[in-house]
Amino acid sequence: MSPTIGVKICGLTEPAGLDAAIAHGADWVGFVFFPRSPRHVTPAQAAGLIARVPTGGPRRIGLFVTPTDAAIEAVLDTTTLDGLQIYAGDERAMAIRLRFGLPVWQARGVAAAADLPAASRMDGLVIESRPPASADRPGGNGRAIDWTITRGWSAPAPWILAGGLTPDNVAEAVARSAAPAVDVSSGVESAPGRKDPDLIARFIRTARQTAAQSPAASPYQPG
Ligand SMILES: O=C(O)c1ccccc1NCC(=O)[C@H](O)[C@H](O)COP(=O)(O)O
Repeated sequence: MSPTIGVKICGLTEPAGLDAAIAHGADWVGFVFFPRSPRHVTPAQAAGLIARVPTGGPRRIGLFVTPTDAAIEAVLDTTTLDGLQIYAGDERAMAIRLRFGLPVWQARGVAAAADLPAASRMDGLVIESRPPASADRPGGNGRAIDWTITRGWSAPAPWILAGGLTPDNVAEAVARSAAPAVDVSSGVESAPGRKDPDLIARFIRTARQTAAQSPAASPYQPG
């Protein structure tokens, strides 16, 4: 049986998009706790959405940018997450891992093969384009990396390809990058922050039809 491609739908803000991700078998659904994002949700809003995720459904990932412990606590006091996607350096990401006991995916912005990490203590890595210094947020920008740079990379942790993916390019991205899993936000939206259920369905269907090009380990599934 050919290995499947893991799929994360990130930046969910409304029931329709979340329900489509669930119905079409996304492995992970992401919720953005970053006020400058058009996909920002409050802990209470996230709790209302996460209540729709059935047992055995996609893993629930909370996304934080250089967060304080209090910011993460405010979310975990309100709802349940299966993992944390963290935009922060190694030491802070590891401290969060130890403090909260949840799997941590560290986001890593890369511009060239030399930027790909050779070692990592994280549970997973989100590999995406390094934003320009002027960017008002580190992710969710629709910016793709050169997908060839990850082919042949000996990843030190389970990893997921993110950035600029769409239903129309995800097959090519997987074929060229040998990514075992993919992550999308703006590429399945009709407007910033408005997920399109049909685009979500097509993205997942297309990704699933694309057998992984490398004997990659099964995509990371938070415990
Ligand atoms: O989605 C956001 O608005 C966002 C804001 C701040 C930090 C990270 C953010 N998204 C993180 C993700 O995991 C996105 O899915 C990833 O960056 C890919 O985004 P896109 O290029 O829009 O598919």
